[in-house]
Amino acid sequence: MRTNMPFIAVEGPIGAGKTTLASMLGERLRLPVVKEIVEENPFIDKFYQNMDDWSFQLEMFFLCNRYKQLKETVNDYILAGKPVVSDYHIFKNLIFSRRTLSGAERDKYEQIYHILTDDLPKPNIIIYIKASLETLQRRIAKRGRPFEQDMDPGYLAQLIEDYEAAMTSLADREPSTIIMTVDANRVDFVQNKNQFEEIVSQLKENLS
Ligand SMILES: Nc1ncnc2c1ncn2[C@@H]1O[C@H](COP(=O)(O)OP(=O)(O)OP(=O)(O)O)[C@@H](O)[C@H]1O
Ligand SMILES: Nc1nc(=O)c2ncn([C@H]3C[C@H](O)[C@@H](CO)O3)c2[nH]1
Repeated sequence: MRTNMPFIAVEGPIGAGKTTLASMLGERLRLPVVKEIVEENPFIDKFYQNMDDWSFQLEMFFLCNRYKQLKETVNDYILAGKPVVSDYHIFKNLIFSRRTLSGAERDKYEQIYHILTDDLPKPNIIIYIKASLETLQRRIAKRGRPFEQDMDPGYLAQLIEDYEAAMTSLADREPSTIIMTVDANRVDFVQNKNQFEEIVSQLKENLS
């Protein structure tokens, strides 16, 4: 299903600043913000301790929750003619699961992903925050979620590459989706008001 209603998603690897930027944009542009709920996830702690044992449960949990939230977002905002900003795009399920699942489990997961999501509207503007491994590690440490503190740097580095590849492939597959890239190593939308306002102006141009 295609929609012209602005449906903005902020994306990027772990700790890039998605929730921070989505919240700032929501406040600045008076848009509702849809945020992923992380603290109530019963598998995330176990997953970081033992990825082999817990990946399937974790990925399915994320998928089911995001599917429910996407349906609500579409009904409450997109079909009701209201623009909205979300701190994720549901396609992140495929980015993570391609890294954490393999074989038959991955095939099954991807089939379920497509059955659940193919007929739903997706974000038509993506703000992609890219950042170096060092920047992500600094932000993850600053935020201090206990389960993320021993994260394998190799996993995070791989996700940075996976996000780059996924964005390139999405741009090819969906040329009508606008992708705005924010390089978090050069742009500090928290400390630097002018740099934040540049993102706002660019977004407004894309909204008009
Ligand atoms: N531009 C910035 N400068 C400094 N710190 C920042 C900046 N942006 C975000 N942060 C901090 O980095 C941490 C991670 O930010 P945030 O929670 O927004 O990331 P996220 O991408 O939503 O994370 P996740 O992938 O876990 O959902 C937070 O402590 C936040 O305050
Ligand atoms: N494996 C896996 N699959 C996902 O779809 C996914 N989405 C987010 N995360 C991790 C990143 C943060 O630690 C924390 C909060 O974003 O959860 C995920 N992990």
